[in-house]
Amino acid sequence: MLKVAVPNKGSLAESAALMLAEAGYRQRRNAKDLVCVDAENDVEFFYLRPRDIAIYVGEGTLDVGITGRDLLLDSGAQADEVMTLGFASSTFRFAAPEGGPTTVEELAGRRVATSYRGLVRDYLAERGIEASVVRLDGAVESSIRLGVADAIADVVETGTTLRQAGLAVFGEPILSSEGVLARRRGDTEPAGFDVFKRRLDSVLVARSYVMMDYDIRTEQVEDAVTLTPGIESPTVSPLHSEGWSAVRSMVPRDRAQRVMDDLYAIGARGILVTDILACRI
Ligand SMILES: Nc1ncnc2c1ncn2[C@@H]1O[C@H](COP(=O)(O)OP(=O)(O)OP(=O)(O)O)[C@@H](O)[C@H]1O
Ligand SMILES: O=P(O)(O)OC[C@H]1O[C@H](OP(=O)(O)OP(=O)(O)O)[C@H](O)[C@@H]1O
Ligand SMILES: [Mg+2]
Repeated sequence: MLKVAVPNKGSLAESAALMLAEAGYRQRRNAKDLVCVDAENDVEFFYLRPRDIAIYVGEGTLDVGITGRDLLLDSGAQADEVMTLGFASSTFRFAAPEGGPTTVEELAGRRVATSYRGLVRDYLAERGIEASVVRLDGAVESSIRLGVADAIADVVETGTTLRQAGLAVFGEPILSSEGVLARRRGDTEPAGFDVFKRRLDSVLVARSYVMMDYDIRTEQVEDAVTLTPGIESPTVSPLHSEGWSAVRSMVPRDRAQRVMDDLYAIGARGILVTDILACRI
């Protein structure tokens, strides 16, 4: 049975569970459950703290895990990212109050509070900057006001938390992060991994594409399919009315409205868009 680590709480948990459910896997019914066996699909899910997931995967006690890139790199575990999952996107950045450091170099000799000690140490060491890193569990934004640090390094999504704490980012982003699937470094692929990964890949495709159907005069089909090339090739079939064809093609969801306008402009009619519930590409 493939053993999969899933975040049990925090920003990754809900999106991870939703993605697994969309991929057809059984998920726990109760938020207190620690394990969920999906015997039909030969997969066992272990609900763990997001920060611990890379450790289990790196040690090889679990086959794969869903975690954040920032957590994975911070852990130093022997595990690698094998695919991005399209949720929990954020950046990891330095921030300070007015009058505080405004460049990474100015961190020399100062205190930097963070929940990601490994990431910050590596980043500073690579640049030869000697600063003391204060490891906190969370609410890192309060650490400066409370006198234990001069700057912070933390996850930034909208920037609201920083603003509310009177802090501003400085320097380049240390990292761009998002939810990822992680696997043990150098290991041979565990049995069932290819099917599991393909199912998650398929969820991403089903979410990011729509199915588009339209009718168009046959002499316009070539122009139309350049607007809707699909992933492999569009399906073109004759309509009952002579001189007309029906075209069916997958279109990126975020371009669908624009493509419909362009198709309409070249004479396409009966343009219909439907969601893709599931797929294998
Ligand atoms: N506001 C946010 N927006 C997007 N991703 C976030 C946000 N906060 C944390 N993350 C991401 O979630 C992962 C951290 O998971 P974790 O559950 O430890 O943190 P959390 O969501 O802050 O939960 P907690 O309530 O325990 O602080 C990291 O990959 C991080 O980049
Ligand atoms: O840029 P924003 O949209 O404001 O999001 C970023 C904030 O979200 C997370 O905090 P969380 O609520 O998880 O609290 P924590 O600091 O205790 O982890 C993260 O640690 C930042 O503080
Ligand atoms: Mg947090």
